[in-house]
Amino acid sequence: MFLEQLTLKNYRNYEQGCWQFQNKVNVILGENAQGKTNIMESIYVLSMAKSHRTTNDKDLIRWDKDYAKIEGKVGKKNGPIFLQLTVSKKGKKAKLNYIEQAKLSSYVGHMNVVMFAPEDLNLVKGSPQIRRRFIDMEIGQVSPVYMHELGQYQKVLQQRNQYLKLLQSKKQTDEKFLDVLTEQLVELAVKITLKRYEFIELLQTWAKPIHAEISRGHEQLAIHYCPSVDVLDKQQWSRIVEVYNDKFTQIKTKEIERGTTLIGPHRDDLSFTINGKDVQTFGSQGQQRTTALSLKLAEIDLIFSEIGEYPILLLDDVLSELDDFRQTHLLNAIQGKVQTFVTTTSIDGIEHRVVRDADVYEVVSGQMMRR
Ligand SMILES: Nc1ncnc2c1ncn2[C@@H]1O[C@H](COP(=O)(O)OP(=O)(O)OP(=O)(O)O)[C@@H](O)[C@H]1O
Repeated sequence: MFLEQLTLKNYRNYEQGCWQFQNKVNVILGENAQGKTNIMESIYVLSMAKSHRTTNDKDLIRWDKDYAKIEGKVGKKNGPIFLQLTVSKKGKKAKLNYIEQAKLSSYVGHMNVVMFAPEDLNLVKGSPQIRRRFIDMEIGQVSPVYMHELGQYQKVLQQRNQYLKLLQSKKQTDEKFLDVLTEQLVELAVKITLKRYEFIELLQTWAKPIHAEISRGHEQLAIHYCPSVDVLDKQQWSRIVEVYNDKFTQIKTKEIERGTTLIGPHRDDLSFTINGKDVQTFGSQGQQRTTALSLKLAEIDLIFSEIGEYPILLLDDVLSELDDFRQTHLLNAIQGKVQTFVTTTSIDGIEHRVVRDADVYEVVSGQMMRR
């Protein structure tokens, strides 16, 4: 699939703009703070109905305006689709093929994007939060239902934490309501945990050969899902509800003392090993970069295998962070099949082959023009 047309109105520093793109590499060039990332973000928001860099939707609205609108025409195998997302102070409105969708989950998932941004280079050594965000974003691309369940989980979690605080301060003493919230939380936690298990296993099958190739056959990558409860093998999956319930019973007093939920998908993590050694502890910077790149390329293949079309790749400020060898590898993997948007402050840092075949756009203070 590819983004044929993008229209922005009152989006961040863009008052308005409309661009046609081809199914190839599009380089977005500009100095700092001109609006390159804003374009990438708008494409991401058009796809996911939320930003990758803010949880506050109002940030997307141009400062002196009441609403922001993003529209896109997406070329797909079975004909084009039209997406429109409006963000206002009252909330979000999403239209698919001009029809307003009552639920965002029926809007998300029609245009798939894979975003590779500088924070992804920190995936291995950064905080667990970065890795959780990574899993959620990637699963969300192939499963809108997952995003919905995750949203519900976060709501129940927030409610449970508030109630734990009341119990902690003894403003409440009724523990029965806590049990009700725990039951709701476990139901959602189980769905999310199992989905993460399955996804990581699948992602690994794609990432392993890619990583081996980029490391010229020297390195074997493995991804390990580390949930906050021990359900280490598939045989235990049927017991997962029991495992969560037992653990919550064990830690109830501690949770009330601390006034917060101590286990669940919001405490999960991922770890990576290369040739059996933990990359977080022993990996070089190059190995971390190769790992991040392998995972992103694996995601592209995975989406293709799940939905039969390649996603759109967004490389925000990250291509020039990769050395020539890794850039070439990336290029070979996407060439001719994946529409790609690349932002950069300078063409010099990008492999000449990318630039030669690309359409180049220049961004200057909220205006983007084809060069
Ligand atoms: N809601 C908003 N309304 C108006 N302008 C905004 C809004 N949010 C951000 N901006 C402006 O957008 C610009 C930043 O754009 P962006 O993050 O896309 O920069 P960039 O070109 O990617 O820069 P860099 O190369 O430094 O990453 C800044 O000038 C900022 O003031």
